[in-house]
Amino acid sequence: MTLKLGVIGTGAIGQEHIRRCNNVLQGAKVVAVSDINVEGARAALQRLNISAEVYQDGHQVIASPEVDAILVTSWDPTHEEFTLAAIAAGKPVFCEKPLAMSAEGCRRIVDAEIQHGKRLVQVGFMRPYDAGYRALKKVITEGEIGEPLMLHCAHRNQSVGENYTTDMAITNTLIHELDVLRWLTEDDYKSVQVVFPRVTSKSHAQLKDPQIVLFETQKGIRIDVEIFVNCAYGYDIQCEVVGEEGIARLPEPSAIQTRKNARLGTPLLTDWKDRFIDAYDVELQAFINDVKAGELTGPSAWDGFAASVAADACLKAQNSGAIEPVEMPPRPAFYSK
Ligand SMILES: NC(=O)c1ccc[n+]([C@@H]2O[C@H](COP(=O)([O-])OP(=O)(O)OC[C@H]3O[C@@H](n4cnc5c(N)ncnc54)[C@H](O)[C@@H]3O)[C@@H](O)[C@H]2O)c1
Ligand SMILES: O[C@H]1[C@H](O)[C@@H](O)[C@H](O)[C@@H](O)[C@H]1O
Repeated sequence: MTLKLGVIGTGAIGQEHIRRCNNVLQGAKVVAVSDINVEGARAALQRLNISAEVYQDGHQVIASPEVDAILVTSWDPTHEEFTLAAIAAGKPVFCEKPLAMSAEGCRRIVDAEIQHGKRLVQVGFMRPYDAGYRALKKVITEGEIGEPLMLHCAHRNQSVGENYTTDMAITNTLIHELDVLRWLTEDDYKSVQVVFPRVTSKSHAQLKDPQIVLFETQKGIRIDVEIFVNCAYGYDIQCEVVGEEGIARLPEPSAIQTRKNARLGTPLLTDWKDRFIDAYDVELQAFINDVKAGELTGPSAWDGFAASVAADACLKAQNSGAIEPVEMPPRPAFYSK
């Protein structure tokens, strides 16, 4: 049976996911889409050479009897509303990060899912599906570098637009680390501080860029994450784990090395689409397979909530300059698997 998907939001990642669901992955097909820019949605489908129903409103996609499961790929502040509506309709939903704009919003989704009685939500945290992060986690869990003591990480984007603000460095960008570093260390955050270095001249008035976010975890691991979204030189994700017996680093994406004109050269990527292209394929194939098997196993609404609890503390720390506690409630039994 082919799983019939409805996609809400046909911008950059919406189009990427539509392309991969129809042309790369097995067992699913996009049958309906919506975007507030309806003409843009039609043009996107035409470019992709895919025919699907186009609706004005995401709620029409969710209500359509033709649609078995939903992908939410619209702007961040719309995620909570569409995810809650999908749960109310009893339809599985893959929601891009962040699950909601605050821990409170994520909690409403968690509560609705628990009330429904069965997992329906997968959050679009793709890094745990990335081969490099998986290899890094294996080295840690097999004890090759001993107990982790410190992590040094960087999340660098080449540039961002005028509508990207200082808080989005947390809710839209750091949110990936907030999830993947919990997964990697199997630990929870205890406290956080945000430090602002000198601002790059490539930023604009609404954005303090770069930022350094400093965490302590429950086990006492210290983590520093540099977020630098106008780094100019490329798209660069770094993660180094310092253990008691050695160091493990996230591998660089493979690239051809050249020797020419007395220079050694390796190209860098510039776009998240290419950096995590395989991870997106694996996460969405897992969603499709799990929906068909009747049991979701990917990043859960609870993972979305946990990342947002930490994000809320980071936002507070951005404003206060102080070390702020991260207060994570106990995991409900519903999410214990
Ligand atoms: N997992 C990842 O690595 C990753 C990568 C990129 C984007 N994202 C997330 O995906 C989402 C989309 O990002 P993007 O880069 O594609 O942005 P985008 O601006 O290119 O696309 C978003 C689209 O959503 C549409 N939209 C906004 N409100 C809507 C609504 N109420 N109903 C229907 N459509 C609506 C916009 O018109 C736009 O076409 C964001 O939440 C972002 O955080 C995740
Ligand atoms: O939506 C994108 C995406 O999540 C990328 O992975 C991240 O590097 C960007 O900062 C963010 O704006």
